[in-house]
Amino acid sequence: MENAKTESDPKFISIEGIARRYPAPGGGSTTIFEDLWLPVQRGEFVCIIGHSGCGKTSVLNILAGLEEPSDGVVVVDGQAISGPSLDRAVIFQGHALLPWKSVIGNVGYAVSSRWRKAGRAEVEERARRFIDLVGLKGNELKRPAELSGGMRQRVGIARALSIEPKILLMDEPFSALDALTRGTLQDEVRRICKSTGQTVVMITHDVDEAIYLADKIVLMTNGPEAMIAEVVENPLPMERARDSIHREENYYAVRNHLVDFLVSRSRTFKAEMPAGYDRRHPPVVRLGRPPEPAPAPANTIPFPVIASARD
Ligand SMILES: Nc1ncnc2c1ncn2[C@@H]1O[C@H](COP(=O)(O)OP(=O)(O)OP(=O)(O)O)[C@@H](O)[C@H]1O
Repeated sequence: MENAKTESDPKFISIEGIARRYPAPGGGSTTIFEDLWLPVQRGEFVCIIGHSGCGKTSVLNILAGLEEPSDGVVVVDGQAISGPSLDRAVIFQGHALLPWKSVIGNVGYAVSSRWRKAGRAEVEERARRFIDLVGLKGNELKRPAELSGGMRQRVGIARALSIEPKILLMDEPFSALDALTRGTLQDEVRRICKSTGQTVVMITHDVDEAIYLADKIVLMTNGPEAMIAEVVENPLPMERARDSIHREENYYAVRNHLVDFLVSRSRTFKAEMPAGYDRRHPPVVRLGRPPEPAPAPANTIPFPVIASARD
């Protein structure tokens, strides 16, 4: 029941020139976004940030195979996406659980859809393993109506992870939760994804959530005709803890960079496009100290280094 995971693959997911257009009310069409290009490495945790309406959910739905792009293609592990697949699990904001099934029934249903020949005991053992993993041990027989919102979201996470998807897709999965539950679930998702080498694409509006979870943060300009402005490499160490993350070197540099983008550059980016900007290779921003630092005052703020995605 295990999928073999192989070593580094810089284009495990390859978004190649996708566009999304809808018919406009008075005729013609509205372009939500156009010509998006993005590679995602195997095992990478990528967050997409942008203002409401720039097309983040549409991008995720295209990755899930739930929507077709108006143009372009997405290739996953060498194969173009042509529809939904159990290789790509989606966790939505709502929980989308089967209300008549118990926790173990919901997770087990996904497991048996994935491994149709698996016996009942094997399915149950696997379902229990993932229920434990998300901290729901003891709640196996409860139905969704008997669970809190946070617990339901845990079931959704257990269900998605139990099928060992090649990609985990998450659309603001924690936004409806209270701050305490959100923090705990972020910790668990990060721990599980990092320990299993899960490739993740997640949408969030929350800058702090992105900094805590992501390896890379994709910044989208405002729609219509949204584009990928840049890809920010998270400069924080892989080992990071939510309660001390603000003390990490570069934490404020990356946070300020993201907030500055959302507050102003997401609007002005197109008018002030950097020279040499290439949609096929959106700029990669590496926040860090200069390579040859002169002895700097103790409070020097790290500055962004912009590199090409081809580096
Ligand atoms: N079926 C549709 N027909 C017409 N327009 C649509 C359709 N679906 C989405 N849109 C439009 O496409 C745009 C992008 O929607 P999408 O949900 O992908 O954005 P988003 O960035 O995820 O927004 P939010 O952050 O608010 O969820 C919106 O302006 C929306 O109105």
